[in-house]
Amino acid sequence: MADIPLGRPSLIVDDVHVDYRTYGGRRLGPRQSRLLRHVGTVDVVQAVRGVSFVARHGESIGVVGHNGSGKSTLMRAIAGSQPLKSGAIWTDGSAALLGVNAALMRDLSGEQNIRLGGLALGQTRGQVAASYDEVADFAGIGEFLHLPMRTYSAGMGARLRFAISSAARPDILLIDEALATGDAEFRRRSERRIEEIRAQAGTVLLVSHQLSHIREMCDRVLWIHRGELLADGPTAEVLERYAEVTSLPAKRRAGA
Ligand SMILES: Nc1ncnc2c1ncn2[C@@H]1O[C@H](COP(=O)(O)OP(=O)(O)OP(=O)(O)O)[C@@H](O)[C@H]1O
Repeated sequence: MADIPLGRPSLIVDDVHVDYRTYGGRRLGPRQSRLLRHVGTVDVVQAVRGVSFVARHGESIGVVGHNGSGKSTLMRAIAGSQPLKSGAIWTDGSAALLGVNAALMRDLSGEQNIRLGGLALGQTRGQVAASYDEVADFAGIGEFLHLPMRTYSAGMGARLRFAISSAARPDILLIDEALATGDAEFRRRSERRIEEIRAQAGTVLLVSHQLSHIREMCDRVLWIHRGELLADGPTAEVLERYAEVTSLPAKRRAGA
């Protein structure tokens, strides 16, 4: 990991709360169901609860936490695709979210998705055309580029998504587990691309359950637990505490 001097703040997350509302789906007792059968119920999931932190240009930050702790929700909120219940997020420049479910069109070819994806990330037609060959090369999926994305393996889809999102050279690149499906060679190239973005004073946030990726690529780690920011500090320090807790049996872990 290159030693890149940190610049001014690129991202400020201030006391952010995100709720989801889900409707219906609860099994009711016989008396209730007679009354409420067609009414349904509302459940509120408090996915992110009062998270605050500041990221700087040139910083690479890992985000860890158990399944369902709120990491992806926080990334979507930073990318602007998830409404906040309260709090505020400020970004200096553009933020692009590269997730396993990034919004590419399954029925369109990889080639068409490169063009659409670039436009969706705010590039002009000229910029999309200029970076087309670079994206195609980086994805490295050969002839498959001309076939619909639904014919791709998970790894091929991940390669194309990474190539599209990182070619747009966003100021803030949010990566949600997208590297997990690539092979070792692709991961090395992705790591180099991430370093390039940081070197151009971009900020990278990397959500991963693969602590080795975080250790290799990040100098700071946020630990999200049940929607709250439990720790924010140097990678080695936070991962040591996180590893201690994750190696405990689930019962003792409950209060972490
Ligand atoms: N669209 C949704 N509607 C309702 N609840 C949701 C929705 N998306 C996520 N949740 C809930 O919000 C909480 C946080 O989910 P989120 O996907 O952000 O966690 P995560 O830390 O990214 O999990 P994982 O590591 O498993 O990917 C969970 O309780 C999840 O069930």
